[in-house]
Parts: sequence; structure tokens; C-alpha cells
Amino acid sequence: MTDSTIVPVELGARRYDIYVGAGLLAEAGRHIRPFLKRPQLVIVSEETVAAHYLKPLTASLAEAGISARAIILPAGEGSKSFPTLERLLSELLDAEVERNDKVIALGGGVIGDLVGFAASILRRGVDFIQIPTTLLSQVDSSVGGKTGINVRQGKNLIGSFHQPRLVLADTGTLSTLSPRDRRAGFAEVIKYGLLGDAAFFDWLETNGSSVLAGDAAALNHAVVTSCHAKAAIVIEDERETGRRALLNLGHTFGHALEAETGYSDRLLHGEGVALGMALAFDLSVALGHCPEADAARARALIARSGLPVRIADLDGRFNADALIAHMKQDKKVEAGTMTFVLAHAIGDSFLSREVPEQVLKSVLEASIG
Ligand SMILES: NC(=O)c1ccc[n+]([C@@H]2O[C@H](COP(=O)([O-])OP(=O)(O)OC[C@H]3O[C@@H](n4cnc5c(N)ncnc54)[C@H](O)[C@@H]3O)[C@@H](O)[C@H]2O)c1
Ligand SMILES: O=C(O)C(=O)C[C@@H](O)[C@H](O)[C@H](O)COP(=O)(O)O
Ligand SMILES: [Zn+2]
Repeated sequence: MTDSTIVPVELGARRYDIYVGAGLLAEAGRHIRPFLKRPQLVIVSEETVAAHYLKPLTASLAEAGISARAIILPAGEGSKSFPTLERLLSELLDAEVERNDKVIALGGGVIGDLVGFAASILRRGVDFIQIPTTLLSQVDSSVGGKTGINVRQGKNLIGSFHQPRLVLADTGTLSTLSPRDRRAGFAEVIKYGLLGDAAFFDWLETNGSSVLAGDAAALNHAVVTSCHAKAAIVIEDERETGRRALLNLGHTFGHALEAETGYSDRLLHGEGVALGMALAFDLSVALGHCPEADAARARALIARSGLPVRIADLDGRFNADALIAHMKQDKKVEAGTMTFVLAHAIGDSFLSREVPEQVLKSVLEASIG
């Protein structure tokens, strides 16, 4: 049996456990069997992940007496879209998935968000299980129940809250992840330090390179710490009526940049978040909330991790007004006013609706260069 850590997400009737450890995929059947009313399920994955991990997963399920049918979608952010959602729902119905069945999301944040959303509306709600295979999905997207797709008007604007029944984060699967995707996932790890845990940020300054290099102990510590941090916020504010919005540090900027780059390989979600966090610290300094020394430390770790800190670091031309127009579609807008996650210091973030548009624009223009 794998030596795994269990992080509970105590949400009453919707409670679940996150298992973190290397080798969990090989014992997935044993973990999943107690959740099934009948010994069959559907696995939804994408081409790249399926090539590596579909066989080991189906073998483990078969060992536990579970038969599995697979639906394989194209890889990439483009799959978080209405056409792919429609295709997926149609294939799940063709597979005669019943209301009491479980659907497995095997993949990164794209598959997790898409499958979670499909499950939440299929027959008015079917349970799903997350088997996240990217650093980003193990530290963030598989936890907390935010699901959805992107549309022209903005990122994740169509979606639902639908908690998984179980999360199996096999850190061994990260060995096949590309360095770029590893760095993008690391941005969300840095986020937990910046938003509320200065000691973890210190640890990342020393050990970040080991996490990025795939050192097993460092990776495990980063994933477990991140899952604990996210679970603590989610159980307090499942539906983001307040504090949960802190998990959005860097995202108002990042989502606007993702929309401007067409939800494509030009800018990965984690890259947008990294740059967005640098901008959130720049804005906090500009508004007099945060010492420049803290912003400089945040930017230094982000840049040292191979992630962008200025819009000028990206390919293409950007315009501050166009970015602000996207920000006005953000889900945190209230009575027409944007909400920003700002910082007093590293590890001390807060929400603010008092950001003059002129200051926002000048911070964006300075970053565009
Ligand atoms: N729901 C949430 O709370 C939440 C949180 C953060 C991010 N997100 C969403 O997550 C998405 C980004 O997730 P992501 O970074 O995992 O992207 P992703 O799912 O596109 O995966 C990134 C790339 O890695 C490949 N891949 C996945 N696992 C692999 C493995 N083990 N080995 C080799 N290649 C592998 C994929 O094919 C893809 O090319 C965005 O849409 C973002 O909005 C959601
Ligand atoms: O779980 C949350 O809450 C988050 O904000 C986590 C983010 O990392 C994630 O990217 C999330 O999907 C963004 O949420 P959104 O509500 O801004 O779409
Ligand atoms: Zn994110």
C-alpha cells in the first residue's frame, strides 16, 4: 500500500478526502470501490494523459472488479468550451451513465473543470471523482468544487459549484509533466504563500527549485501544504461569499490576459496567475498598502521560477483598456465595482473594492512597457 497523506475537506454532507502520494493510481480501484453502487464507471480523460495513465488506471479498477468505459477528449484549454461540453454530455448519455454512477476526471485542471461541470448538470447532478495529473490540478483545481468552461466574454463564466466525492493525487504522475506545465502549476503553489502563509513562502524561496526539479519529498510537501491551505478556506466559504475570493490572488489580471490571448498555449493559466500576482503586488504598492520590498521578493521568486512578471515578458501586443474591459466581467464584480485581491505584505492578502481605475491603468501600462 502507498504511503499517502490524507487531507480531509470537511464540508458536512459534501465532505471528502484528498489522498496525496506517489503510486496512488495503481491502487485507485481499491479507493474507489466503496463509492460505487454498481461495479462500473466512466473515465473521462484527454489524449496526452490517456496515453500515459489510462491503462494503469483501468488495470487497477479491473483488479477491484470494476469495469470502465473511457471517453477521450482533445488536450488543452480549448476543451473548456461549449462544443466539447456538448460532446461530453452526449457521450456520457450514450454510455447510459445513471444518476447513482460515478464519473472519473483523469487529467489536469482542464479535464477536472470540464468533467466536474458536465457531472453537475448530467441528469441534474452525478457524482464525480478527481484523479489530477498536473501540479496545478493537484494543488488547486481538483479541490474545492469550482467547475466550468470559458466563453468569449471571460474565463470560467459558465459553471457551477460541484464538489468531488474523492480526490486521488498521485504525485508520481508528475514525472511525465513538461517543465512548462510544472512551472505553471508552481505559480498556484506560490499563491498560497503570498496570500496567507509567509513561512511557506520562505520555504518556497529555499526549496522551490527542488519542487520544480521533481524532488519527491519537496513535491509532496508542496502539494500537501497547498491542499491543506485550500481546504481550510473552502470549508469556511464554499460558495465564495467572502474569504474564498483570496484564492483569486492574481486571477483578475491573469484571466483578462488569458481572454486576450484566446485561452491558448500563448499563455497558460498558471503563467497568467504568476504575472497577475506580480501585478497585484505592484498595485498594492501603488496604492500604499504594501512595502516595495515585499513586492520585489514576490516578483523575484516568480521570475526565478521561470514565470512572467511583466506583461512585456509575453509575446504580442496588449492594451490596458482592453484588459480592464475583461476585468469588468470578473465574477467578483459587485454593483458594477471590481473587487481586487491586494496585499499588505507577503502572506497577508485582503479584498478591496477601492481601486481607482486610473491607478489600475497606470500599473498595467507600466507592465506593458
Ligand atoms: N477549479 C479550480 O479551482 C481551478 C483552479 C486552478 C485552475 N483551474 C483551471 O485549470 C486549468 C489549467 O489546468 P492545468 O494547468 O492542469 O492544465 P491542463 O489540464 O491543460 O494540463 C496541462 C498540460 O499538461 C498535460 N498533462 C496533464 N497531465 C500530464 C501528465 N501527468 N504528464 C504529461 N502531461 C500531462 C496536458 O495534456 C496539458 O497539455 C485552467 O483552465 C484553469 O482555469 C481551475
Ligand atoms: O478555488 C478557488 O476559489 C479559486 O479561485 C482557485 C483559482 O486558482 C482557480 O483558477 C479558479 O478557477 C478561479 O476561479 P474563478 O471564480 O475566478 O473562475
Ligand atoms: Zn487559478
